[in-house]
Amino acid sequence: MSAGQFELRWGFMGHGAIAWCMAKDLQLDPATRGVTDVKHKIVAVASHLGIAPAEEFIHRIKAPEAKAYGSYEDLASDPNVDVVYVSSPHSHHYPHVLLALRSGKHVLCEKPFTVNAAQAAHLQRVAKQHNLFLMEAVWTRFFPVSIKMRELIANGEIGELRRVFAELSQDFDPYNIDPQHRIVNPDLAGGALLDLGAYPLKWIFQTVYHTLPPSSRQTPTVLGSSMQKLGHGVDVDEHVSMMLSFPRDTGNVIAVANASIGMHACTAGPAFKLQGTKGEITVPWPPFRPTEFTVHKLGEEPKKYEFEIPSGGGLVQDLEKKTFDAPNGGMGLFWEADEVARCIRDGDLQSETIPWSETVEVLKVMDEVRRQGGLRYPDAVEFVEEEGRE
Ligand SMILES: NC(=O)C1=CN([C@@H]2O[C@H](COP(=O)(O)OP(=O)(O)OC[C@H]3O[C@@H](n4cnc5c(N)ncnc54)[C@H](OP(=O)(O)O)[C@@H]3O)[C@@H](O)[C@H]2O)C=CC1
Ligand SMILES: O=C1OC[C@@H](O)[C@H](O)[C@H]1O
Repeated sequence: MSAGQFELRWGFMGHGAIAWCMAKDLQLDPATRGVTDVKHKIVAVASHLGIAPAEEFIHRIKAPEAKAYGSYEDLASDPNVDVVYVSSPHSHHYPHVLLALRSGKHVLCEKPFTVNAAQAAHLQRVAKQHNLFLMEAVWTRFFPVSIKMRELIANGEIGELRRVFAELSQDFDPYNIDPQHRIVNPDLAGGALLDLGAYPLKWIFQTVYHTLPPSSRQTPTVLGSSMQKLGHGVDVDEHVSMMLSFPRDTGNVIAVANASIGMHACTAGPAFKLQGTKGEITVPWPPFRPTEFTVHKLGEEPKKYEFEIPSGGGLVQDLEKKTFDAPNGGMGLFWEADEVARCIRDGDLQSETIPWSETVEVLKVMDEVRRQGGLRYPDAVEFVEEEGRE
């Protein structure tokens, strides 16, 4: 460990598909990505089903020094844990983050941060009251691709922004998958919008909204949307399409976003396309783990920007479990983990790269699209505590 290297001690609430990828990334030597100021250690893992699944996960990630807990409450009271990584199903982010914050832990919580905007705003107030760091795990935003693209857009590389198209669709075989699976289960806040729609929306926000100075960022309008529900009595959305309008000084930018859990849209054409008055930017699939983008200008050769994922193993899809992994290296989740470590080290409550206000803005869009589509989750899932408890 370099002199002065800050070590962040992680506890895991959730040990599923993405927790596995995060665990492997946290265990990579930060020097492999040129990082020497922060490092990570997994010190605890909990299962809400008892201690055995947590022990099994610890064994699988080869972290024998980590402590296994049979309840999230026990993990939250472990004094060795600095930050809790919440990767439970969407429905449970709100109560699990609340538990962690009220136990005095900093939190990184998977996307979508919560089920609705009111839950997110409440968690942010609690974090502020307890002086704790809190961030939605929008890992893509910390990729070199995203950082470079935001810089080019802000410097006017493609002129004034006009239109943007973004999508993420993956076939989860929703009519045959186990109805308890988080992707289709309304009790776990499943469906296309919250799970996959988070990505097109986050891409649109990071390029059209986040490239403006904070004081110039304005709430978009949902011009229209369409939701197609699963047709066998399960009330979650299989496909969702949205059209938004983002006000900018140079005129409104129209954004079109699509997501589906019932079809693949992987290789044909870009997953993201941003059009400006001087050119376009495209990103190929997979938009959640981007390694390149291309700037196209009329009359010029396209210019491709490529960025390797250091120690990154090639992306592999497990067709049965319908998950992705980079079995021989890192996924790229380590960049957001480094950001969490630096913010906590520096006493920041939020990251400028994915600030609280933006998490809420995206959820407000999702709330409106669900209102238009008539998708409300069970009351227990939409629940927000009344103010005044802290
Ligand atoms: N950033 C990314 O690229 C990705 C992010 N995600 C996000 O991560 C989160 C988890 O996804 P994923 O890892 O695929 O999910 P999994 O279903 O694989 O894992 C979910 C975990 O949540 C825990 N859990 C806690 N409470 C419950 C409950 N009531 N019902 C079911 N499980 C529960 C489970 O462990 P236990 O029951 O033992 O406590 C399990 O380990 C979601 O928010 C998803 O959107 C997912 C995939 C990729
Ligand atoms: O966050 C995600 O990104 C990758 C997808 O495969 C996964 O289903 C989703 O939850």
